Amino acid sequence: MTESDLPVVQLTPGRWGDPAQTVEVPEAALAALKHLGVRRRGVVEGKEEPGAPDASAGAAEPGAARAVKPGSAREVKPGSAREVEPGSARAVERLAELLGSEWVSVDGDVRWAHTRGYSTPDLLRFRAGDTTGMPAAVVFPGSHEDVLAVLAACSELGVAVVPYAGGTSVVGGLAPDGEFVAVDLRRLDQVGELDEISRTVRLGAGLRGTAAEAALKPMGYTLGHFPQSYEGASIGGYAATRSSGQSSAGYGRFDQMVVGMTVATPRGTVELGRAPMSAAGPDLRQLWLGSEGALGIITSVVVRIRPRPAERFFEGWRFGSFAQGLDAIRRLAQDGPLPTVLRLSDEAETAVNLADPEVLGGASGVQAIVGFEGTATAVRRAAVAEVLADAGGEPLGEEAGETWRKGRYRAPYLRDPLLDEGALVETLETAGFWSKLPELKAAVTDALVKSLGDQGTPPLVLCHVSHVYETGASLYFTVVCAQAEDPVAQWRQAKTAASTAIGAAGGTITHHHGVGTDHRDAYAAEIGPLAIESLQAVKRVVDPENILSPGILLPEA
Ligand SMILES: Cc1cc2nc3c(=O)[nH]c(=O)nc-3n(C[C@H](O)[C@H](O)[C@H](O)COP(=O)(O)OP(=O)(O)OC[C@H]3O[C@@H](n4cnc5c(N)ncnc54)[C@H](O)[C@@H]3O)c2cc1C
Repeated sequence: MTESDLPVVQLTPGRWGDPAQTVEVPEAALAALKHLGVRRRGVVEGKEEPGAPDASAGAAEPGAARAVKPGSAREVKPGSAREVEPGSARAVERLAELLGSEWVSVDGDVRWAHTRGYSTPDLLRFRAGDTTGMPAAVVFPGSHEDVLAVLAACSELGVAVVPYAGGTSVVGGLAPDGEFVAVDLRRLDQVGELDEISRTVRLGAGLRGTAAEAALKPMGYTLGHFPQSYEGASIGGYAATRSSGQSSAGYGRFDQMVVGMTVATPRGTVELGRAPMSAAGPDLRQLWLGSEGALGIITSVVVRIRPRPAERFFEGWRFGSFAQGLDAIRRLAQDGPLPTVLRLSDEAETAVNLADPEVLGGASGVQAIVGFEGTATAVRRAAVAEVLADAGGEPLGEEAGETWRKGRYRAPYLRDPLLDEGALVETLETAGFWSKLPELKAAVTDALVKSLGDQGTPPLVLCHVSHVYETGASLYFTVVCAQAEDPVAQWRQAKTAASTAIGAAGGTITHHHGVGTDHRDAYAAEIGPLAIESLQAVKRVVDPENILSPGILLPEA
């Protein structure tokens, strides 16, 4: 089974993944959680705490503190907890005239399903019935012209809009400051004509990643873009956040795949990408890629595609330490050859993720995953093996690689059951130059350990590298600890400490999750006031009434 065989599923709001699949926390993990002091909320030594929220209660009134029965999140009905404001009510009327009333919804369930995204704080707020970040209405435009009409009308009425693609943002990218209308792009799901000679195709912004692969498969092509949110995210979201998938070493980041795009703004259309490369001024595609809705709504992109791989081979390698493994993958990134997937776990992640310690031959150390797709994989494999062995690596064989490949989308499914168990689980990512990477990793780990330790919830911090470049790489951290009384505030404190450490150690605030509202201040500090003012100036031109995702990506001018 490959990615293009995965079904297009409707995610359950507030709970990750295909609702048809259930995941249970392994017994060994439950035992390990106890060492971190994790216990189900409201349970003291096997007894329910008096007055504790009933974890099996299911739907509750919005705003009321309650836990949601696993799998029941879909039933939560916040109804009209927040009445639609008069400004938005006028917009709803106008938008219904423009699109037809069936494409404009103020239904409580629909608005609730478009409330925030899938970060851990988002899931916790969802469980608590917190309606902040809930849109006043949701519109479903069916064409680029519809989007232009929506933006023009909202601009005239001064009503904020936020584009919604797959809804998998983990950085607060769907919850702007104040009242807003969500623009759900799911009807923009066209697969345009294939240019087989240039190997490009136009894809609608609302097309899900899984649907894009399913459409390209019979034509013999693939995008090769497989983020861990692949089951939920859409083409427009990939472009708007400069997403990076697990095969980035072979296929590149999503922003490297986009060769053209059509953008709707309140002032009209921007069409970019007349040629693959150009010296005609700055590359404005890069201005809209990563703009997270603040500069317009991308309605379609033209992407580079590749032939579906004839062969696939994944294997594991062992290194004595993370430092040794880092040196090995740097050699591949700098001098080649590069495999399609290149991933290195640190000691902690290797220990936790390997169900079978025998995979490492009973030895300690760290595991790397190396994957090859395409043709003549045996030749590339042999050349990569030579470099890795020379750097001190030992091959672990195909089973370790296949285990990772088959389980690559499973990890996020564990987060909700872990939250049910009373654990706080969240991830964060950064990137830096090779020379700074060890220092960056240590600084972020120390900051998380100190912040959460000081709060009485010592964490386990796991880290891996999964995106490499000639000059540096990304670092991806997973944090697990016991939930404190207010887990949202608990994580906010830890995340602030980690963000400060990233800034001080010379890393970027995000390698692929984007900025949203969560990283807005750190992003402003990272690029400086003049760069922020330059972006705000562009925003004023395309969005004079400041209706596009206010407060997302950019601070208000
Ligand atoms: C479990 C999990 C795993 C993840 N793994 C990865 C990973 O491996 N790699 C990775 O890169 N990311 C990952 N993410 C983050 C997220 O999936 C990506 O940011 C993804 O690109 C978002 O796509 P989406 O379609 O869900 O966008 P949405 O969440 O709908 O939108 C994201 C942002 O872009 C804006 N936006 C959406 N569509 C448009 C448009 N057409 N025009 C302009 N602005 C728009 C939105 O307003 C929002 O600010 C993960 C998230 C989760 C929950």
